[in-house]
Amino acid sequence: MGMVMGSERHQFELVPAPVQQCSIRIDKEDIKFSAGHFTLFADGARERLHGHNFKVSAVIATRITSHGMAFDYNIIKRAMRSLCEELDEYVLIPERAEALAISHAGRSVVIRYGEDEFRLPADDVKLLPIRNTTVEELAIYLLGRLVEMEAWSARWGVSEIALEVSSGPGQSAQCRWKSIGA
Ligand SMILES: Nc1nc2c(c(=O)[nH]1)N=C([C@H](O)[C@H](O)COP(=O)(O)OP(=O)(O)OP(=O)(O)O)CN2
Repeated sequence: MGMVMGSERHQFELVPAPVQQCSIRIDKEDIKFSAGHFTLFADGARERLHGHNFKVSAVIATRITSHGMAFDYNIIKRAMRSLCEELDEYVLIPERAEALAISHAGRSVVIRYGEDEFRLPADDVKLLPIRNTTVEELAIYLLGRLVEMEAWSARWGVSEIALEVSSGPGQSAQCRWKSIGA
């Protein structure tokens, strides 16, 4: 029975259309990774090497099935946690940063930026296909990896995924993937 509205003579029932579209939001404190990085600025300045607890969250636009449920969101939680685990406790180096010269020497990675040189154990470094270790580039990278992991639109009618990376409370970047098919 929908909500009855209107005057005595013109009563009508506001029957909610069957809701088909909904968004699943995953924003959990433990979906995060601790990593070292430095940001390269357009004026040539570079931050000192430091670290953050980067937090990752996502909003997935999808459809509700006749079963009264979208896809099992544990699937996306597992995928997000797995991606965070890959980056946890590494120094994240942007392989596509034109201003960085990256080479390998024995068991070390050597990163040169102008006169500066970092020589780090290779086991402590994660070279990422990004242009700068910023929340923006990390969000784009992680979203791309997440989309590769599942055939979201084909399997569950997911129409959009917005993924957000935060480097601390109140500062983050969000990027979006839209499915062509769904
Ligand atoms: N557009 C962006 N700008 C900046 C980024 C970024 O990723 N995208 N990152 C940085 C630095 O990495 C900097 O470390 C950001 O962290 P910071 O502001 O120091 O973080 P705090 O949590 O310490 O914030 P406070 O405001 O200092 O408390 C800079 N710019």
